[in-house]
Amino acid sequence: MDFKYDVIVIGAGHAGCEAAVAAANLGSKTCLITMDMNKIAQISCNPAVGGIAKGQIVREIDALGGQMGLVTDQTAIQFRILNRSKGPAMWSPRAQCDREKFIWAWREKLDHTPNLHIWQDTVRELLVENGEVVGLITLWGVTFHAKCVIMTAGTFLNGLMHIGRNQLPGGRMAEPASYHLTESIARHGITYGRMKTGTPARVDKRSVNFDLMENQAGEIDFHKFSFMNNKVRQLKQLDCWTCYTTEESHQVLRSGLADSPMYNGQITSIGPRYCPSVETKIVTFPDKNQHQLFLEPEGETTNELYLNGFSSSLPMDIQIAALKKIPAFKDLVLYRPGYAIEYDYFDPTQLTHTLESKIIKNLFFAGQMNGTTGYEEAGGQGLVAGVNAHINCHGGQPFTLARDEAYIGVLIDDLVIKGVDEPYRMFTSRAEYRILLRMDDADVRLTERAYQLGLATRERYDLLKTKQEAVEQIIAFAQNYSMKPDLINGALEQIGTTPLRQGCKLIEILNRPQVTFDNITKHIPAFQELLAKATSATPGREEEVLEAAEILLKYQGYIDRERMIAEKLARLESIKIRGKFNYSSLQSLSIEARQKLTQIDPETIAQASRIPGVSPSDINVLLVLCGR
Ligand SMILES: Cc1cc2nc3c(=O)[nH]c(=O)nc-3n(C[C@H](O)[C@H](O)[C@H](O)COP(=O)(O)OP(=O)(O)OC[C@H]3O[C@@H](n4cnc5c(N)ncnc54)[C@H](O)[C@@H]3O)c2cc1C
Ligand SMILES: NC(=O)c1ccc[n+]([C@@H]2O[C@H](COP(=O)([O-])OP(=O)(O)OC[C@H]3O[C@@H](n4cnc5c(N)ncnc54)[C@H](O)[C@@H]3O)[C@@H](O)[C@H]2O)c1
Repeated sequence: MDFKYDVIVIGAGHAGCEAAVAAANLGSKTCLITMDMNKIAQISCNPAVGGIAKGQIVREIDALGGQMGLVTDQTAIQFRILNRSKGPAMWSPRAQCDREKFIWAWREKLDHTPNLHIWQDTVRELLVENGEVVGLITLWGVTFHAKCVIMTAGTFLNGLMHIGRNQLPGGRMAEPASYHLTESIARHGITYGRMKTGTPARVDKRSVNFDLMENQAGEIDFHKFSFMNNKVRQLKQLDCWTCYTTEESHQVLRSGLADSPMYNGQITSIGPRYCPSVETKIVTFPDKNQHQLFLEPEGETTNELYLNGFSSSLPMDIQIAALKKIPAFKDLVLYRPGYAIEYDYFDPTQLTHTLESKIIKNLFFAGQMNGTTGYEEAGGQGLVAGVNAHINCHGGQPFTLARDEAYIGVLIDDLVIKGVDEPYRMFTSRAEYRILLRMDDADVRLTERAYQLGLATRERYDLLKTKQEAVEQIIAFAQNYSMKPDLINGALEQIGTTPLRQGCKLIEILNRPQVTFDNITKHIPAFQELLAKATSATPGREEEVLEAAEILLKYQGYIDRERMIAEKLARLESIKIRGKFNYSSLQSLSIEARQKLTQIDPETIAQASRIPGVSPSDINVLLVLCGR
């Protein structure tokens, strides 16, 4: 058998699913090949989507016309906005999802996407001719031909799982690993390494003493992931619970360290710094006598609970004994123990900003294979790879996102310019323009581009336009409406802010930290009327519009300042240097800069300035050579 496609995606994880839908929706004849069609978009660890900075990525995927936000809204069983105590640039949506329903919601989307086929099989080898990928061969001996191939094999490449001294080959618990594929890529000169990740035990709800835990309910308001006008909280909403480890449980964990694959030399690869195993926590922070744990539901109807904060690859008996030393878990029954997994990843500096390999033409890499960790990071990369694979097949300008445009832009730029030496997780602190990259404005930043590209639908575009018009009306009113002291001072005193001495524009009052739309509107009937009129064109999205307008009114100064800095630096982005220099012959550059610039081959001066090891004086040398 011999099949032909424009784009083939290997692996139906979070990267592969977004990649396949994006390429197919743009019009490429696409095939998604995956090992097990019943585990499409399987959430390997916690069925939680979003969280700090990751939530903004999901909003961006959605604004671009991707699917992760819609699937998350459809299957969320608890929703919260994290970082509420900080400014709106830091607010991050997070949802706990029903694991099984998440899979089937994704499967339904894929099944109903025109131009998209699914093939259940395992890819064994890539076919490469004259430095260009032309297809692949599967374990069942099927040959596929394609103009572009997107690799999204996650943690499956030569995957090896660990629990204590026991080791088992596998790509994820109860799923086989993928062999030969790494070698078939490495044969062409692409380098790879090993990374590690892990997951905690799953607890039977019936065995937990909930009266010894703190209850944490979700939020039921208008917030959700998608900008589409879909329903909020479509499933029954469930609580999470928190408790702490105890000194006694730490003693048990310590007694198992000799058999810990993390500490007995069995695992040598590097794990995620920001999601350490519980054994790493007690070793790294020996003075802390407790660590917080979150117990979170895995589904609407199951008794299985996810024990966030207790990731471990210690022997099973140690995991259980340590947990039983925590009062809430004294009668504990588990469904499955925690485990660690090691897998191959490919150095992402071997990719361009479109996620295409610099070495094998028309071959793209996305997701965990590029050294990232997280469903959201994978989904964002998948979408960008899917769009660019389509463009390679049918023409068009490469699709990339800038650092001041999207967290996905920050992520990909960090990967291809700086590379990774440990699993890369997104944080707000990685973005220098985070005030510009808020969860509320991902649609404003990205939907127009996605619509021009053909990825965002007309409906999505119209939703953006009506929202923008409503927001503009509100801002214009606030800028122009005059406030008289005698009409508003009573209300201002009630709110706890200084009364006016003389008249001013409404915007000046709204800029005060104590004043919110919520507490001032009822005192200004004309404003109240205007808000009702402006939002009448956005039924079902009134609160979303008000929130967006309020953020813009309150933070415009900061936003303008950050935009100005971004535009200044954008000038460096416009100085193209790729192909201009033979770096190894430039003696005025440091040796490290010569090596790094040759290896990364940056497109612009700005990219060169972000390469670790390239100093400001190296950049000055390049600027002088460019005549600046
Ligand atoms: C134990 C564990 C714990 C983790 N903890 C978390 C967590 O809590 N939160 C978090 O954000 N991230 C966590 N991660 C990482 C998270 O799972 C990944 O970041 C995310 O799933 C990556 O998405 P992906 O699309 O790159 O790969 P995956 O989701 O791993 O998907 C890979 C897909 O490729 C398929 N595949 C692989 N090889 C082949 C082949 N040769 N032929 C055909 N199909 C193939 C697989 O069947 C699978 O469908 C964890 C991962 C594991 C394994
Ligand atoms: N093993 C891995 O490769 C890996 C890597 C990164 C993250 N993760 C996992 O990915 C998920 C997201 O990662 P994260 O670190 O951003 O965690 P998160 O989104 O779960 O937590 C973000 C912040 O919120 C807190 N938090 C955790 N659970 C919460 C809840 N139910 N309600 C309110 N606040 C909560 C945490 O203490 C943390 O400060 C987590 O489940 C984590 O275990 C795994």
